[in-house]
Amino acid sequence: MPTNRIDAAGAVDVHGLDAVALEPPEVASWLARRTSAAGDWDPRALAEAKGGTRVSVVLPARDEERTVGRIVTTIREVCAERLGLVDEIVVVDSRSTDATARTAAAAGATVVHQDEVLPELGRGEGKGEALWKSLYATTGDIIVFIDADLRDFGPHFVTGLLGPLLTDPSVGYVKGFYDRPLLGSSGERTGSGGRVTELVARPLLGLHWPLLTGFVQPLGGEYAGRRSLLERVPFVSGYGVELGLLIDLLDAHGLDALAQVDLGVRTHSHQSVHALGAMAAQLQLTAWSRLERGGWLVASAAPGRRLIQFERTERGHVPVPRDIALSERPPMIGVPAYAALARGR
Ligand SMILES: O=c1ccn([C@@H]2O[C@H](COP(=O)(O)OP(=O)(O)O)[C@@H](O)[C@H]2O)c(=O)[nH]1
Ligand SMILES: O=C(O)[C@@H](COP(=O)(O)O)O[C@H]1O[C@H](CO)[C@@H](O)[C@H](O)[C@H]1O
Repeated sequence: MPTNRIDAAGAVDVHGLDAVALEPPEVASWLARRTSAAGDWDPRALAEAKGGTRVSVVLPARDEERTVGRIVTTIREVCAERLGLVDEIVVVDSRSTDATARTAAAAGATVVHQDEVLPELGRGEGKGEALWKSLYATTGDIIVFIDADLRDFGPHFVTGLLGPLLTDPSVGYVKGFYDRPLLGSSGERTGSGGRVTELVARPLLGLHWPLLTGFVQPLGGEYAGRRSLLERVPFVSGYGVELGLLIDLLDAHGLDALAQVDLGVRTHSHQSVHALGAMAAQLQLTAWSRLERGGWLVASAAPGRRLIQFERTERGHVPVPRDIALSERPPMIGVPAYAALARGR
């Protein structure tokens, strides 16, 4: 892990991050120890360090035909074929209605359909379901998760995330972080993205999980972890998965098992504010479930399952209900079919 500058005042300047303002104190020291940048990790040195460790890259994809092919091609040609850092690329087709599956396969990915993986366990919902099922559909000791809607993906996303995991056995989970410009309809930069991060996730972490406040992008969709950790935590359905994983991995392994890597800039397809409203509700339900599970919250009633939003029609504003109920999949290690598969590995 590269060292970071600490000036005379004790301020830790980690890639421009001033950690002195962070509380509690262990967050500042964590940030100094566990923050790096993609450029700190030499891909050829990583290939040496990789040895017999298998690496899978997973892309959860729902209707991403426009971007999934280029991302898969870049990972295959550079990270797998040229650098020898990636052993398999799996796209989880998450009920796409477009040519996502065909495009991903043509680019060289193995494509699995979300509802065809462990079908006997029923149909779960959303991104969290796609990621949980990817544990069954992959063979890597390390799994790298990359969103399939990225507009400016580069191989450094994968090499940067692998850096800490291939060189430090005490690191179990690595989150990417980046600048997140908001793109307008013609791809122009119109402001700051990460809207749910700034309006919901960061406040929740500041209020209830201050140890996680050093993560620059707690909801970022690019991250990597050791299978041995990921198979032993639950996966929240829908968009609660990133927040749930961060909280549960902190609880299970402590802050020092987690790390973050600066990947530069990330631009992606944006959802509507209404869709992000549902995402925000799912994050709040995820936080509620962890607060209740941890004994911080004693609920006298269960939270609601519906979000009412409004749309203007010729008849005026009409209420539009949206189901925001969350579920979660249990740790994959407890699934008999998975355990049998793991024995066979
Ligand atoms: O039910 C879903 C919803 C999303 N995704 C994928 O998860 C990633 C992140 O989702 P999205 O872009 O909708 O989230 P945002 O980045 O807008 O928060 C993308 O690759 C989506 O295609 C998925 O596989 N299944
Ligand atoms: O960070 C965020 O606020 C949201 C929305 O981002 P934008 O406001 O559309 O840039 O995007 C992230 O959150 C999702 C829920 O955790 C993740 O699944 C996405 O991968 C991530 O892009």
